[in-house]
Amino acid sequence: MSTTETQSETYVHYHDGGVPGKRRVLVGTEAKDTFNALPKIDMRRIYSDKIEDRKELAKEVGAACRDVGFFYAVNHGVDEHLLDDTFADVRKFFGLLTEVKMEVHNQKTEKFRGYEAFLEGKLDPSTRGDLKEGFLMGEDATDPEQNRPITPSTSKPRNQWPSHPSASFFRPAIYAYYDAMLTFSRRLLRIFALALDLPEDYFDAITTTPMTNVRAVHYPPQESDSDVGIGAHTDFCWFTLVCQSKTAYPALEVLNGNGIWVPVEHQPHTFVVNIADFLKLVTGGQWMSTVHRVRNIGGEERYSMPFFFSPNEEARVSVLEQFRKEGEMYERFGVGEYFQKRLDIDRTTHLDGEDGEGKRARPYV
Ligand SMILES: O=C(O)CCC(=O)C(=O)O
Ligand SMILES: [Fe+2]
Repeated sequence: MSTTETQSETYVHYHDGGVPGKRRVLVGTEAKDTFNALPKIDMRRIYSDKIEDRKELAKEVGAACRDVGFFYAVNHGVDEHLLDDTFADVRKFFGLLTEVKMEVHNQKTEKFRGYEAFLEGKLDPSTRGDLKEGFLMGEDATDPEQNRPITPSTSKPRNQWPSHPSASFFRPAIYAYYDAMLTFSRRLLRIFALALDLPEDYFDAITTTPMTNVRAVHYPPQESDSDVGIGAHTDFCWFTLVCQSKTAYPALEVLNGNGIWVPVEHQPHTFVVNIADFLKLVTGGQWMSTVHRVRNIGGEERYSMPFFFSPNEEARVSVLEQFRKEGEMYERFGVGEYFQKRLDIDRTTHLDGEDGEGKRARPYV
């Protein structure tokens, strides 16, 4: 799966920025200086009222974003009981009857919100599809829980929620998690601003009603080595926070600069934070949007709950001043438009078949 060998070279294949890419596996004297583990960052200082503490945290965060693109956020302050309860409810949701889940099948909405069935996603065309089922929700002014003004551009519902009484627990459970993750993300974004030598509130104005998603995912244990839970990819947003359920064998893997997959062990109640394509873009590539995948080969059911964060849909952004090279022109782009462009790339590249003539597009954040 997703590895090819020529006479003397091995390549790892992935989707980067929505388009296929590959990386040569470098060993021995060819190996570069790269990471072999994810840094662990103690986030307690995010709540400090001393700017020096927050700046010190930002320094560590900035180094991780530059050198790895991934880090563990420990002591993040989000209620651990809430995380446990959400996992329990996510597990319960995926255990519901297929008809109950299929009522909100993601193909019924423009933004592919709702339920994604097994093997419908396919990030690695050499596989039969992603061995996972998922549920995606996100910013939607028509959901009263979000307490947002409805404007003409936001007046159409985006999310879908199951109506069967057996699923009534799910919506409030996901919203409790969504609210907590959104609050934490806003604080984290302020640390990112400091890490980029910007005023702490630099991104506040463009993140008043951010584009966000919670995706709840269930990965059954995979029996075949040629399967994959989610094919190798980079994320398509500003940054992602992942909570993963406990499995003895690590399932999430991150690709280092030598084309070696680095396992991301489960750490109780921590978030795995990763920088995604948009932040790579605005930092002129200084921050890494690192390729990752999931292979659930340890024989246990696995659940994860990524939270994806991007600025307001109507915000316009560009490469930050300090990352610009003299004489180069830098385009400003609309966050929503850029997002849509990525969805469109995915519509043509994440199809059921390598020839791009497949039956089904796979939306991807
Ligand atoms: O399940 C995980 O740990 C990661 C999922 C992921 O990479 C994604 O949904 O983009
Ligand atoms: Fe991802």
